[in-house]
Amino acid sequence: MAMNASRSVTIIVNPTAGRRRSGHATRLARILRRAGVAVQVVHTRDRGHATELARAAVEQGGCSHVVATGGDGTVAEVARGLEGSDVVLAVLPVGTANVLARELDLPFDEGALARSIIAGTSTTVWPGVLHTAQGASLFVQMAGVGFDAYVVHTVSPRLKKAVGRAAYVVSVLRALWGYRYPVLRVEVEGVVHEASSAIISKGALYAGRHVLAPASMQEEKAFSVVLFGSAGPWATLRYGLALLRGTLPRQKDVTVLRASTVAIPAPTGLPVQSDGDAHGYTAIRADINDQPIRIAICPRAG
Ligand SMILES: Nc1ncnc2c1ncn2[C@@H]1O[C@H](COP(=O)(O)OP(=O)(O)OP(=O)(O)O)[C@@H](O)[C@H]1O
Repeated sequence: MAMNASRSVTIIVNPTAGRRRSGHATRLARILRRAGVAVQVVHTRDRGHATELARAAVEQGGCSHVVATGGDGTVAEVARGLEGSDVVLAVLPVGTANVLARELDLPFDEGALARSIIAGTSTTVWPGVLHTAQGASLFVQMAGVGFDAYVVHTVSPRLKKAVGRAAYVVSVLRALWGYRYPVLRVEVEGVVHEASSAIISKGALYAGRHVLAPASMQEEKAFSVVLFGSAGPWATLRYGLALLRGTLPRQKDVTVLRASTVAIPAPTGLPVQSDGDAHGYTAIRADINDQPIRIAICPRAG
């Protein structure tokens, strides 16, 4: 038991994330406690609460890890609460898409996650900061404006709970002919581009395991900015098929730029998504946070 006296873990559970709700956090807590780790399990009450709970765990002191039990939205909320501390963020991926967990090849089962917490192995990533009229907040995987943000804003939470990722298919089909595809003004490192949609991505993956950008920027102080040049339902369907086939970054009218500052000042009032959750409206600016976060990863074999 003395071996793990230095580990004290707070497990934050978003009970509304994904569909495989119950049991995961309890199992993780049981494994850790058996290994002599002090564990506290807390549940979120509403949107944003995970940030408060993570901040409280940091302020209490002595906490080595905070576990985000949920999807990418929960991970981002916990990351916001850990900002400025050296507490390691661990992810128990029970959300719908869990893109960050796939991107960083994080453990999906409780036993492997417990081993990584006990071993204390972590990687350093540089999150983005999204500035909107509501203020600044961290994102760990991506932020977007255009078609995908409209889909995120219009997806039915009820359907998402009932059928998981299939809810997005319904929302996409509705949005294809419902969205108006305005031309965005996207300023990448101060240079103006036009696009129908823009995704500012820390990672290479999108909506699960689909390839959005040629490389992950998680460990770099940079984003991949993916600009979609064509507008309308047929172009969007083509982008969707290319995403499924893994050929999206190679489409002639898709541009991927490397940048550390991006602004979308116009048009204003368009929906914005941050880590797969609705996050206000344009105008926006995104840059890299001035501090990294540490994320628990599996110990190397051997
Ligand atoms: N107790 C709660 N009640 C309602 N909403 C909550 C609660 N706790 C957190 N949330 C919100 O739930 C939303 C969805 O969470 P999350 O993104 O983790 O799951 P997901 O959407 O199923 O997974 P993914 O993002 O990987 O697709 C987040 O916006 C978060 O703010």
